[in-house]
Amino acid sequence: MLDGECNPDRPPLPRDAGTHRATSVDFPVCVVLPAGGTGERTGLQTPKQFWSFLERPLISYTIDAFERVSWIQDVVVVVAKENLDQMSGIVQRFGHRKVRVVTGGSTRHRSIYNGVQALAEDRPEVVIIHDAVRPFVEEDFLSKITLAAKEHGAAGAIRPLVSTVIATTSEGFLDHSLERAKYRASETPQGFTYEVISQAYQRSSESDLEFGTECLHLALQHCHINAKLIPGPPTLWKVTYRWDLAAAGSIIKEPMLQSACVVSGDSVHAATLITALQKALHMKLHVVTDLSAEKHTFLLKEWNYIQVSVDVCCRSDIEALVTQLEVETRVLQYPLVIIWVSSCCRSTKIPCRSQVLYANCHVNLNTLASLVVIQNTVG
Ligand SMILES: Nc1ccn([C@@H]2O[C@H](COP(=O)(O)OP(=O)(O)OP(=O)(O)O)[C@@H](O)[C@H]2O)c(=O)n1
Ligand SMILES: O=C(CO)[C@H](O)[C@H](O)COP(=O)(O)O
Repeated sequence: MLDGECNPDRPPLPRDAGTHRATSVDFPVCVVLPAGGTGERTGLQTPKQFWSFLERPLISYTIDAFERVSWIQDVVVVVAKENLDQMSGIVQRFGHRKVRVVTGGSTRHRSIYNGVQALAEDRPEVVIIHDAVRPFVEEDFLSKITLAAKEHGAAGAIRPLVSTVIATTSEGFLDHSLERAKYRASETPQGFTYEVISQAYQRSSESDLEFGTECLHLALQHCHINAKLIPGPPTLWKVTYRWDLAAAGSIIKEPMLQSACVVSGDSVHAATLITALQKALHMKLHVVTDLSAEKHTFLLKEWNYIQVSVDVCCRSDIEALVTQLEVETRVLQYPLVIIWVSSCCRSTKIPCRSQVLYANCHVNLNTLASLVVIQNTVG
């Protein structure tokens, strides 16, 4: 038997008694994102993973959550055959760098198995499995799952149950109910050593692959690995019904409504204007004189920019800002709002890829990916 291989006939060795526990991920980690479902429970034609928020599909937000994590190498996205072209288009359009797209199967388990097989050459130390329709997973929690998976062979996120689980008779009466405090809901992310997850799937029966809903169970059943369970945050919840899509949309927009970067230039008049803006806008304003000097701080984290042009009555300020934003790939991935506050500019077309939705209108920060021009505000 190879080192690290799981023996189905032998219980796992007790682990970690007095051993050093790692606190950072310094070994190869890859991800499988099952995205091959039809989203039947939403009642919509479009599978939920392709539902767009601010002109970007949900799956792209989930991919981004993993691409941001420096220690994650590859992300295998598993989609139904009929969505392969659409998914490749998304990868290209949103500049996803770590993604490989593979064909899914008729059940979630079959799709995940295909994803795991696609990693056969890489053989990463740990494979993270995460439903593509849980877009709000964060690095901190991924790192807990990954380290626990390396240490224990398997690990998974759990949440308290919101309803009591009951068993029914075939006639539709109560048979018995479970003691809620003893049970947890199993969610993703889940992590496994490559050996455990690949062997668990190889040993799975057709019935496991057809009817099973739990990868941690396959690791227990076929590799005798008792997964470490880690309580996760409520944001791990899975988009399942139509109203979950609305909730996901508002979570995506929330941080975009909280702050803005004000590019003031050197004009003394700008200060008065910014004080007025500060009172009018219920958001945190970060004021900089020149965005290029602050590139790394603001270009990577802001969605809203306010360009103040007081002394110069031409559009070069706004063109410079748009150019700075466009050189960042991030601009392609996130919708941005640019508000141009100018003392004397005329309504004008700005040559940029950002969608210009409104000109000469009031500030509307709920309307994203827009350029708002406010004229004759000062002077
Ligand atoms: N054959 C399948 C079925 C599901 N999934 C994926 O598994 C995840 C969780 O499954 P679920 O919420 O059940 O998604 P759907 O099967 O699409 O939803 P529904 O059951 O409502 O049809 C989703 O990202 C889904 O795309 C998959 O990769 N392949
Ligand atoms: O979190 C999970 C635990 O493995 C899965 O998301 C869950 O089992 C998927 O369930 P379903 O396909 O029934 O929606």
